[in-house]
Amino acid sequence: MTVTESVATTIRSIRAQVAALHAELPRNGLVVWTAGNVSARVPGADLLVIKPSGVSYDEITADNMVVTDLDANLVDGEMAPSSDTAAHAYVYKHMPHVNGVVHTHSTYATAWSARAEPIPCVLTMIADEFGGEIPVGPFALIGDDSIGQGIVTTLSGHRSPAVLMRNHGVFTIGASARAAVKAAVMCEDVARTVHIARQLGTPLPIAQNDVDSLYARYQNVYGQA
Ligand SMILES: O=C(CO)[C@@H](O)[C@@H](O)COP(=O)(O)O
Repeated sequence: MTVTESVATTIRSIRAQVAALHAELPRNGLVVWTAGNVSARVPGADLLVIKPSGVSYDEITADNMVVTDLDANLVDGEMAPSSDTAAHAYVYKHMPHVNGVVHTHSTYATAWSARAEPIPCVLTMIADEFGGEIPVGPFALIGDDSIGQGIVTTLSGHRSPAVLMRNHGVFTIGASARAAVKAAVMCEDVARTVHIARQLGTPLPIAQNDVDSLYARYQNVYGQA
């Protein structure tokens, strides 16, 4: 596939961004070994940039990032793309507002996925970032677009940028790859806190109108909005 010089320039920038974001996964305790990946959509092109499969995070560079089309076909790169490329590609193809996808097996959130139990909205931080419970998606084998179908089915029309894919782990989406990484970090944090709360007693739900208020504030006012 030939791309315009403008798209080629964009790809170079996204390669660097996605490579740098992979360092956030071990830094935030979200992965062991190579068990996680980050991708970004290439705006203006039906392409994505994703990590090469099985490469250690300290060996990931902008140059070894892999570019594929939205059918997960290799377009540019010396190495095989992530095992989850088809899942990421399916999300980009079917959720046009999504520009970043992350996958981890972070411990506490993955423990919730093993039980196929949604993380209830019992913390203001869950209301802020997820707008309600963090849902569970269906079990799906790895390698084709089955996981992607489960992500899209579960998250379409849902506030949450995170889904706990049953018996597997976390997938998050975002308006940018950085936003998807943030969702993965916050998903693991709240999964751990609610797990601990459950060990000490019964967490109390937050009233829906309060969830709505917290979500609206955080999504529209928080920080330097
Ligand atoms: O869950 C799995 C494999 O079962 C993958 O998501 C994980 O190992 C990461 O694979 P990649 O190194 O991105 O190919």
